[in-house]
Amino acid sequence: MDNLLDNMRDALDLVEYGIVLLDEDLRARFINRSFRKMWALPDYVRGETYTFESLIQHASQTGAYPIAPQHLDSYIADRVAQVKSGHDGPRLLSLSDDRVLKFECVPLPRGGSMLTYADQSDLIHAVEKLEEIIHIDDLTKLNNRRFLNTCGETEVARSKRYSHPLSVVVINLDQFKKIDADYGRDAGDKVLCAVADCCREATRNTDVIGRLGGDEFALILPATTLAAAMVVAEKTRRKIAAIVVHVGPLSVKVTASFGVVTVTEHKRSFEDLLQSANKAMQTAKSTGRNTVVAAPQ
Ligand SMILES: Nc1nc2c(ncn2[C@@H]2O[C@H](COP(=O)(O)OP(=O)(O)OP(=O)(O)O)[C@@H](O)[C@H]2O)c(=O)[nH]1
Repeated sequence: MDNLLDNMRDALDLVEYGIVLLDEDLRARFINRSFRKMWALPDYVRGETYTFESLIQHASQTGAYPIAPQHLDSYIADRVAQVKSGHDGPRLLSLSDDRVLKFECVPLPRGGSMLTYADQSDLIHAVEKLEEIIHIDDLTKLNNRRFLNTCGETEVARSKRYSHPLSVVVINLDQFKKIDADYGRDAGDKVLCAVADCCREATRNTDVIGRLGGDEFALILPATTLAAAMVVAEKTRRKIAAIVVHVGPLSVKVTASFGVVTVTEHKRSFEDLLQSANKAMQTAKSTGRNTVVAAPQ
């Protein structure tokens, strides 16, 4: 029997995912090799020395688990309560070094529980990369048109539901074709990246900014009235007009034309908003460029 138990322990040590067996008092009775490696525990540790609580403390002390010290106690209390209740998870634990572990606690029939920690980093990072490819513009690293469309429709629905204002700004660079032609496409790309930075700087975290394509950008501004959106657009216009991109001894400057629109009873979809903002932007082009025009309400 002892031999069998030892064999089982050795077998669990060979398993790729981390395993901890806890008794009813959440004391570790067994900790396998993968867990010790995952959480930088000394290799001689087999269990007994640790409680579930002290394992989390260890992870926090080594910096593996990114919990702010002031939140540690309440975090531990939460996790201990979950594990005590029997089932917990599956939940994803994001570690400081970018690893992502899938954690699960299952109760054991004779009392106590088993915790498993499966390293899902490759899978999660592959999904993140895929999301980036699908949603992020390669050049400027802003959201792309596909993401803007999805997010725009969600924001329109939210604004209708909660009767919150929502505004959209369309930005089109002025005579950008000439910049490409006069200074080369690389210079044009640098200008596009600088414009993206202006959009980032002029907006809040809750705003959604993106590149619609070519030399066209959009800002989705939740909880923002037309008047407030005009202020954001004007701020962005000034920032863009102040861009200077150096190409060898030459300095490249750029301006942009803006169309601003807000949700009304007649503009009920993100597509409607974009169309209306585009019309206003065209008016800005035809009245001299480098200016902000509001769409009629
Ligand atoms: N460098 C660079 N240029 C791009 C990119 N995508 C589109 N363009 C160029 O952007 C230019 C856009 O020009 P147009 O849409 O004709 O407009 P414009 O010259 O800005 O003129 P107005 O809009 O009337 O002021 C085209 O020459 C495209 O080739 C890109 O990713 N990088």
